[in-house]
Amino acid sequence: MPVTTFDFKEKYRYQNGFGSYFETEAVPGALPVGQNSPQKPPHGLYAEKLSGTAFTAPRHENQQSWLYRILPSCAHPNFEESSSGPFTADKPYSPKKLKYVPNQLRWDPFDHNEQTDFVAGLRLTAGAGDPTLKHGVGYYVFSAGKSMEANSAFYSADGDLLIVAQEGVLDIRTELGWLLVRPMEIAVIPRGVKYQVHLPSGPIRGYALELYSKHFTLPELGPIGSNCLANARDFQAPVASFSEDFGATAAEGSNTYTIISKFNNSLFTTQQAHTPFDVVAWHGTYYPYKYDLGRFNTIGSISFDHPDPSIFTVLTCQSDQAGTAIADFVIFPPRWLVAENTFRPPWYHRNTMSEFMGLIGGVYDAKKGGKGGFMPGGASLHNVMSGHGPDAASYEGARNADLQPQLVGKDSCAFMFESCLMVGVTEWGLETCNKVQNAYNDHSWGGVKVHWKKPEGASTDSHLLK
Ligand SMILES: O=C(O)Cc1cc(O)ccc1O
Ligand SMILES: [Fe+2]
Repeated sequence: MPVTTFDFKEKYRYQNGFGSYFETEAVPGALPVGQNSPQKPPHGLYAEKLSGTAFTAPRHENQQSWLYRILPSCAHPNFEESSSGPFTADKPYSPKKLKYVPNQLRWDPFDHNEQTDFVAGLRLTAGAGDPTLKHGVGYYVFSAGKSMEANSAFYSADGDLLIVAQEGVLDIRTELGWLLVRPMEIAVIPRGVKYQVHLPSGPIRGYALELYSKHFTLPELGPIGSNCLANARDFQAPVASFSEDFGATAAEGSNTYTIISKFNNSLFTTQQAHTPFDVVAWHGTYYPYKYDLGRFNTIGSISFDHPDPSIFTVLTCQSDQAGTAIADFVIFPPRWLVAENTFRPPWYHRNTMSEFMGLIGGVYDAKKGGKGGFMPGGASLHNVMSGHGPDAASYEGARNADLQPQLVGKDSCAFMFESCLMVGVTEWGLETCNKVQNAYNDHSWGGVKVHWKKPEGASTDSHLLK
């Protein structure tokens, strides 16, 4: 039987909202009415539940979806552990190779690797915690030059993957529908959802955060009120789209679809005769989504002083400690600075949280760009309590600036993964990638000047011990 693809991939049509209850059907009548699991679901489909939280999680946190598909996901032979792949223990980017160092780190732009697809091109750079305990984060850079095989699908049992596109376009086919993700857009693929990454316009490069704990939420807005920062209506979930290939080949005894599972940071594969992209309809609260960072409604000071960067939080995953994030995704988009009598760039600081930053494009206002600086496609890490702040030149510039209203970050966007956890860096991140800027600290802060002037007549005795 020829394989038919029902090309309902209305790629540019989405359902809008964050944390909303959505429903979508690619064929009219595919969703059962008034119940989830009829004796015979419409059109001969199977009902399958996909849980993103415990069944009994509180209502406001509960995430579950019902999928109506041609064949259930369980119909496949055993998984076999793969001896290759980006997570294998002998690889320098294995999570088993994390080292914890207090040095400030900065990386030159990471290399493109045109030989790999998205999964093979994932490089764990830093991380914390443990997916078996469902606690922690993995920070990746990725690059790829090939689409994933049309008959393959990947899922991670370890966590939700937040993808930050930096170069090139990711056309992501998920079980629940398609998401087109361009630079300045992000996507979140929840734990367990199968997907395939296509490259419609050539090579891609970007960053990703795998969240082993819970799920992302929108930050509380407190006194800001009911709008601003990332507005719920700007998040986009896919509409149902499916292929029909369910076993013509099975009858001949051959399994043609490869399912790749990331499970405790190892890859496992199995083969099955039917496409995993056979979900004709779905409804629920557990689904992938995308967001255009250009829609972020940035808030800042209109009087004086530089507020905490929490005002730039797009998504957060809160720990059990009030106001403390396991992971915040924070962006620094173009914005107007108008604060008076103020040192406008970020202050010097030491943070109990760890800060991993990347640059999607342009120049970040606290760091020089260009060769040897903080560049698009590069990254930096300021771990727990590692001092950092503007480089000496940026400091002098801002200290002496004429404080007119100023648009900073035009055509630019940096981002930060901020975590209450101390993060380790993989052997690949520290050595093999060969991108660590050895003189980062010295170049940035070696030249900070002494501006101290002892006031004339000030006492020099008891407070100034030699
Ligand atoms: O370190 C950084 O560049 C990120 C950052 C930005 C800011 O505006 C305030 C604090 C902070 O950590
Ligand atoms: Fe910082």
